[in-house]
Amino acid sequence: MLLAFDVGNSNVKIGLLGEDGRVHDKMRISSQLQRTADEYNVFVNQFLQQNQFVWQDIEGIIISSVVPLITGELSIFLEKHVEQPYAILGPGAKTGLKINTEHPHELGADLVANAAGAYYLSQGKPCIAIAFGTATTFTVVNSRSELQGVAIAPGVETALVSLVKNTALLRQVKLEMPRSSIGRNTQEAIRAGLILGNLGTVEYIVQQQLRELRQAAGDPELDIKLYSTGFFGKFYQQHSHCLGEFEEDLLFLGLQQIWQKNI
Ligand SMILES: Nc1ncnc2c1ncn2[C@@H]1O[C@H](COP(=O)(O)OP(=O)(O)O)[C@@H](O)[C@H]1O
Ligand SMILES: CC(C)(COP(=O)(O)O)[C@@H](O)C(=O)NCCC(=O)O
Repeated sequence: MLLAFDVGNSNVKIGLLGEDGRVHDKMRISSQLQRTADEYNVFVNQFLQQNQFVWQDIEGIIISSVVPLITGELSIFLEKHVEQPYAILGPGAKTGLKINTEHPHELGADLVANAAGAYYLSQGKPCIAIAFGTATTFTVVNSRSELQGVAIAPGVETALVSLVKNTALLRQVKLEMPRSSIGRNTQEAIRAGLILGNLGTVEYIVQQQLRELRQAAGDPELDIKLYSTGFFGKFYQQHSHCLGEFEEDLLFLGLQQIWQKNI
């Protein structure tokens, strides 16, 4: 069993992954910067106990993090309390993909893991991993097995928080599909702008990326697989025909693949 951490800007997802990459169980805690190594120790031990595992059942630990302060505390926790080997996904790790961006060291580990998961599921075909988290990200693997690049947009809730913060009269709304694109009260007006606007943005970016990938490959029919993931992934995938399959555990699947390539 592999213990995997996906440290995002809003949540830390902790997963127990079987040899086949399947997620045995997972937990989600908020990404609070003040959490200490000892607190992570309590959380993880409780999580293992709930699943009737002991540390001897864990062959290793892998971390994808885009929050350096949390990476630091997790490293202290692992150094202090855990004997099993651990790896922090970063530059130099074998991923099965060539990172062909201009500054590979600045690429978020979550994007690399999502791309590795998508590439595994697509069985080596070009693919796009669309992750709906704090940010909405579109990570592209081209037909030369290169992680070619990414588009980063504000996540839907991040956009809402910013909208509310920068206006006097607007308040938080529940994020659900509006009844119409013509909102007839403030809440519905915000939903119309935010949810439909976000859907339009996402579909436009995907269409552009598909077009550019096909143009570069000189093949207008090039088969490109799409995978959606992240907290809002299911919601958007249900309301669009162009977001591919929803894969809740895409990032964990990528981490499993990366772990196997590096042991
Ligand atoms: N339990 C929840 N209820 C409502 N919104 C949530 C919940 N968990 C996450 N979110 C929202 O989803 C987004 C984060 O999604 P997540 O997939 O956890 O991304 P990240 O990897 O960026 O932490 C944030 O905008 C957050 O507010
Ligand atoms: C784009 C991100 C903010 C996404 O974070 P998330 O929504 O998963 O919390 C993160 O991958 C990041 O900080 N990346 C660094 C910049 C880059 O990848 O180019």
